[in-house]
Amino acid sequence: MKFSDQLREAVEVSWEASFNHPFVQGIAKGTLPLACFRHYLLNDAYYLSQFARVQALGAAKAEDLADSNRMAAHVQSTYNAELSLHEKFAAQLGITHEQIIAFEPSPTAYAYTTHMMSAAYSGHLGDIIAAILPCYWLYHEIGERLQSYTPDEPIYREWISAYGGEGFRVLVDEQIARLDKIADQVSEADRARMKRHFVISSHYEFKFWEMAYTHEQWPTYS
Ligand SMILES: Cc1ncc(C[n+]2csc(CCO)c2C)c(N)n1
Repeated sequence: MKFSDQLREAVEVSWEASFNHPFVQGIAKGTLPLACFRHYLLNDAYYLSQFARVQALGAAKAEDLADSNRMAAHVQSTYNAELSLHEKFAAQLGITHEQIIAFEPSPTAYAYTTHMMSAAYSGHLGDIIAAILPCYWLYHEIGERLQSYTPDEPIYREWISAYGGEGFRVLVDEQIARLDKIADQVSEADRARMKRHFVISSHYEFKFWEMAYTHEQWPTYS
């Protein structure tokens, strides 16, 4: 069985819970309050800025120059595709660039990005891809499963079509193939650590919906 298939099997329950989360279902049906999506977007802008840096560490750590080149290209696609989508949504929701810059990430967004950064700084390219792959793969599966929904809210319709499309599928498949190639070349201990990164990122993906849905904040002690 391919390493990526083993990983996919390990997160079946967690990914199904993400799919059924009221945030995701609320996007599909158009019933998600925009205030929840706003909290998601502000945290996601922070998340993506860290995600791009993790991808860049992948480019720096790749042993093969072709992988280095592709990881650098993925940094650009995060900047061009993900962040430009965000800018458009932010404008529609009246969020300014200054608000995005000044925003302090909620505990889950901070913890998730810190997990990816830790895997990236301490590991090799295989650790990095294992930690970032759930973002690509889970979002694509969710996008595909939501394709038949046409919520009244245009922002949610655009969110669905961004992740369900064929163009995105190519990027997901490319990272899966890269992970499988590296998994064949490393030790059993490395593979176990990579699997742990993947599983933990999948838990954080679930917690990210929960964070947005509940407007998670740091404690104020008052
Ligand atoms: C919490 C969170 N997880 C995943 C994504 C989706 N995503 C982020 S970067 C990337 C790959 C490069 O385009 C993808 C698919 C998101 N936006 N927010």
